Amino acid sequence: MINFENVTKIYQNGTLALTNINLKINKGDFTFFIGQSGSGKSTLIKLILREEEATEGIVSVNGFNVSTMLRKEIPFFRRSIGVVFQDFRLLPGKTVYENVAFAMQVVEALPKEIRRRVPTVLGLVGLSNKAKAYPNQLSGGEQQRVALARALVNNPVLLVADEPTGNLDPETSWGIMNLLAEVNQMGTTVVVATHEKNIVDTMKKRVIALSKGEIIRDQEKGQYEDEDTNHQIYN
Ligand SMILES: Nc1ncnc2c1ncn2[C@@H]1O[C@H](COP(=O)(O)OP(=O)(O)OP(=O)(O)O)[C@@H](O)[C@H]1O
Repeated sequence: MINFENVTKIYQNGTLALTNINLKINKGDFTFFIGQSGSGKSTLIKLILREEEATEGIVSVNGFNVSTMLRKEIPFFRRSIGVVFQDFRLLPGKTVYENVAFAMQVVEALPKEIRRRVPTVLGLVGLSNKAKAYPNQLSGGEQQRVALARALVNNPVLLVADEPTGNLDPETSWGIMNLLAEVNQMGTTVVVATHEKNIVDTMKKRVIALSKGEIIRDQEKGQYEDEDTNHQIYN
């Protein structure tokens, strides 16, 4: 589903953000990216979404060669990917229903299909009773569930979340992570960048740890900290 071959990213100001990354994530996997602030997690995600371009190497995602993709091909590519951010990014002037429906309108789904699908997805994230509310009438956890519904409404093959629980309390964070796990069990490949030690340790998913732009650990059923050295090197 995701393949990085010898990928290096140097930003325009000369910052070396990722060095020689080799990475393979299979269809149906659930993977955490962890690492200190500045270690390169968001850059990795931006390369997956083609929000940034690799300086060297090959990035492929869902059968697309993201490195060589033309600008005009990007919107079509992104339709197959759902994205969730730390800061929700909802449209404040639209209701919950409209926020989710909008994602389908953008891809020119039929109105009938939108009327069928939006309530289903709102039900999945437990927000059927909030369809008419506006984002500022919701708690942070509810707003993130709307963002998740929006990310899922077009049935993405890949869901990418960059610190999706960064602004939420622990209990609410668990609600979001459990939803991500459910979505994964239904077949969607899930990638999550996070600082949540408890959640990573409990969920026992694949853990890819970054430090200074390099992968320093890649573990199936991994932990937040490296058990071999027991160093608390991540925050
Ligand atoms: N647009 C940019 N231009 C220049 N340098 C950048 C840019 N974005 C990120 N960087 C730098 O690239 C490195 C990796 O940053 P990145 O945001 O990927 O880290 P991160 O692990 O996601 O951090 P955090 O956990 O704080 O979000 C850092 O040194 C950062 O300062």
